[in-house]
Amino acid sequence: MVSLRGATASLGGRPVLRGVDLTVHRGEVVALLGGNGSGKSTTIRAVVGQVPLTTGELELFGTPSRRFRQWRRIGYVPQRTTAASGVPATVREVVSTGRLSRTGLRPLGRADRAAVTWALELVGMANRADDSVNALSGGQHQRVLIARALASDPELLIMDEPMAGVDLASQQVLADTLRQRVAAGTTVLLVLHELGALESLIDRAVVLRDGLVVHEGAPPAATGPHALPGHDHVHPHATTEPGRTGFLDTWAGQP
Ligand SMILES: Nc1ncnc2c1ncn2[C@@H]1O[C@H](COP(=O)(O)OP(=O)(O)OP(=O)(O)O)[C@@H](O)[C@H]1O
Repeated sequence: MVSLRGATASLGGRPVLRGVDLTVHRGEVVALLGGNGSGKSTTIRAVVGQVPLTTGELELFGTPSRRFRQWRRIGYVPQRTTAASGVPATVREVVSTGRLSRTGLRPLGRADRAAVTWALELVGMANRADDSVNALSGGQHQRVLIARALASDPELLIMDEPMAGVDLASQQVLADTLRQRVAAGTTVLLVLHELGALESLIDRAVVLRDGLVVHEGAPPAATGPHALPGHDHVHPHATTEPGRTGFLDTWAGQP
C-alpha cells in the first residue's frame, strides 16, 4: 500500500531524509519509531504528499505518487494539533470535512452523514457532536481528528503520534477503535514514541535515526518505565541507570 524507496528530502536547506526505504503491506500495522528529529513525521508527511522528495520513489496502492489521486483511500491524522482552526465549528462539522475526499464539492448525502456519525461513535464522541470544538480537551481533539480521518472509511490510516498528550482512558478508547478497524482490514502506519496501549496491535517496527532506517522487525515487548504511556524517551537519567535502558532508546541511539 506504501512503497517508499531511497527517499531523500530536505527542509530548510537541511537533509532530513537521507535514503528511507519503507514498505507497508495490506493489513499490516507498522510503527515508525525513533528519537526526536529522526525524521518520523517527515517520512509520513512525504507519504501523504506534504513534503516533496528530492530523490527516491513513492508508490501508493501500486501507483506512482505523481499519478495518485485516490486520497479517499487514505486517512491522515497529523501530529498533535487541535481540531479547532479558529472558526466556531462543531465536532460534527470538523469530522464531516473528512468526507471531502469522497464528496468533493457536492453536499453531504445520507451515506456521508451516516459515515460521520459512525466515525463519531467509533471514537466515543457522538454525545459531543454538536459541541464547539473549542470546548474540547486535548485528548478529545485527538479523538475528533481520528474520527475525521476515519470518516472516509480509509483502507490506509496514517497517524502521527495519535497517543501524544492523550490520557489513559482516551488512549484505551483509541486503541480499541484501532483494534476494531484493523480487524475490519484497515492497514495502519503510525508514528509512536512508545508502543504503550497499542503494543499488541503492532506487526512491525521501523526505527529511524538521522533520516535513515536503522532497524526493522517485530517490536520487542517494551518493559519497565519505557513501556509506560507518556514516558519521555529523551532522558538524562539513563546513563546513571543502565538497567532502565529501553528498546526504543537502544535502537534510536539515544543516550
Ligand atoms: N519545516 C521545517 N523546516 C526546517 N526543518 C524542519 C522542518 N520540519 C522538520 N524539520 C527538521 O527535520 C528533522 C526531522 O523532523 P521530524 O519532525 O521529521 O522528526 P520526528 O522524528 O518526527 O521528531 P519528533 O519525535 O520530535 O516529532 C528535525 O531535525 C527537524 O528540526
